[in-house]
Amino acid sequence: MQVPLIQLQCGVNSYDWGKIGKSSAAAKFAAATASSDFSIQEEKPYAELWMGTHPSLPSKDLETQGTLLDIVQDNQALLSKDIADRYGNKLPFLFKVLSINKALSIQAHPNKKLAEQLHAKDPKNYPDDNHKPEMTIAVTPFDGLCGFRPLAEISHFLRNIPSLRKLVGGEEAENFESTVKGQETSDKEEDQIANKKALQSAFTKLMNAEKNTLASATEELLQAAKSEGASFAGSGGPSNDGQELADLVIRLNSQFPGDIGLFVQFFLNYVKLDIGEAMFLKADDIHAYLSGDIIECMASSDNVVRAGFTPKFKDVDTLTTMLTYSYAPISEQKMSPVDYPYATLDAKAYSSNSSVILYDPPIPEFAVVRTALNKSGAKATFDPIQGPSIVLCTKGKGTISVGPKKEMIEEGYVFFVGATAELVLESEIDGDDGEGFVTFKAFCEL
Ligand SMILES: NNC(=O)[C@@H](O)[C@H](O)[C@H](O)COP(=O)(O)O
Ligand SMILES: [Zn+2]
Repeated sequence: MQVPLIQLQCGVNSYDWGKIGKSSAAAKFAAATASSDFSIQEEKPYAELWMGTHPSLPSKDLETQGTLLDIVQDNQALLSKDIADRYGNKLPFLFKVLSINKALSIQAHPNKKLAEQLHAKDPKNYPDDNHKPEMTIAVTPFDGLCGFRPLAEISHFLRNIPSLRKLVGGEEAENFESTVKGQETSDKEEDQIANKKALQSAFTKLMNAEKNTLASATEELLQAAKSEGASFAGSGGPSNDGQELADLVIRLNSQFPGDIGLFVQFFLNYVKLDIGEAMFLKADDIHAYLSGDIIECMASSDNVVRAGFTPKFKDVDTLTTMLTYSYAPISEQKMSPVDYPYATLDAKAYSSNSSVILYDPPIPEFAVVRTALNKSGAKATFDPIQGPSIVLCTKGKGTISVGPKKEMIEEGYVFFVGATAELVLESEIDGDDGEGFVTFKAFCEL
C-alpha cells in the first residue's frame, strides 16, 4: 500500500478582498509548488489558498496530478473507515490560508438544516448542503467584526451616534433600549429571549435601511468620525477608544463607500488577534473579517450568506432571520490553545523552546496543531491518529517523514498525511527571530 504521505499542489482564488500580488501569502504559498503556467500577477488580488478535497478548488497530488478527492475515494483507509462512513469518502474539513487586504463580506454560514434548504432552493449561490463552522488563527495581526456586542454597548452607541439611531429608527431604538435595560447580562431564559428578539428587530431594521436615508446617514457618520476623534461615538463608551472606532469608519468607507456595513460595526464586536491567537465561529454567527493573514479551518462547505461589504450576491432576509442573535464580550469569541499532548519533542526541540499547540474547537470535523521547531535538528514525533491530516509549512524549512518516506518541506509546501501514519517533523534551520520551522496541521479523528 502507498505510504500515506502525499505532497499536494493547492489552488488559490482571487476574490476582490485578497492581498495584491506577492504581498499575498496565499499566492506565495500556491506559487511554491504551482505548475509552470502559474505566475503571480503584480496587480491581481489573491485571497484564499484551499487545501482539501472540496470540488470548487480541489487539491492535487503534486506528482501524479490526480485530485486528492479521487485518491481518498479510491483508498478509504487513508481517511479511516469510521471517518469515511461518517462523512463520505472525502475530508470532513477544508483548510485555507486567507490573505486579507480589505473587508470580507458581512456574513454568516447556515447551520446544517438551513444549508440543506438553501442548497436545494438555490444551488448556485449555496453550493453545499453542509454547515460551515470555522476557526481562525492569526499568522499576522488580524482584525475583524465577530459576533454581536454585549447589549449595553449597542445601547450606548444608539444613544451616542445620531446617524445610527436614525437608521434604526427612534421607536425601534427606544424599544431595544427599554427591553434590554437592566437585563443586558441576565441569565434568565425569558430575559435572554426578549433581548434577542429586540436585537433581531433593531438589527433587521438597520439592514433594511432605505437607500437615501443610508446615504445621508453615512455623510453624517463620516463627518462625526472625522471631527470628533477620541470622543467619537460617545466618550467613556464601551470601546473607550473613539479614535479607533473613528479610524475604522473612515478605513471601511474608503473600501466600501456608503455601505451599510459602516453601521453594522456598532452592533458587532471589533476583534483583534495577535499572531497565534484564535477564535471560533459557530454556524449562524455573524462576522466580517477585515485584515491580516490567517489560517482558517472549517467543516467542508462553501456556503456564505452575505449582507454587506461585498459586490457578490446579498441575501439580507436570509441573514437577518438565520442569526442566533447571541451576544457576548470579545473574550468569549477567542479560543484558548493548549499544549498538544500527543506529540513528543526531542531534546533539541525542548532546549530551543519549541512548541506544539492544539486549537480544538467544540465540533468533531477538525482541530489544528501549530508546531514551531526552533533549532536545526529539533524534532517532533506525532502519535498515529485514526484520521486524515493536512500539513502546511508557513515558515522556514525542514523534513516531513512517515515511516520510510522522508520529504523536504518548506514555506508554502502542503502534504496530505493518511490515517494511522506516524508523522515526524524535523527542522533544518535555527530560529533566528524566535521561531524557525513553523507548520500547521489540520486533522480529524473521531
Ligand atoms: N470567514 N471567512 C470565510 O467564511 C471564508 O472561508 C469565505 O470563503 C469568505 O468569507 C468568502 O468571502 P466572500 O464573502 O465570498 O467575499
Ligand atoms: Zn466566514
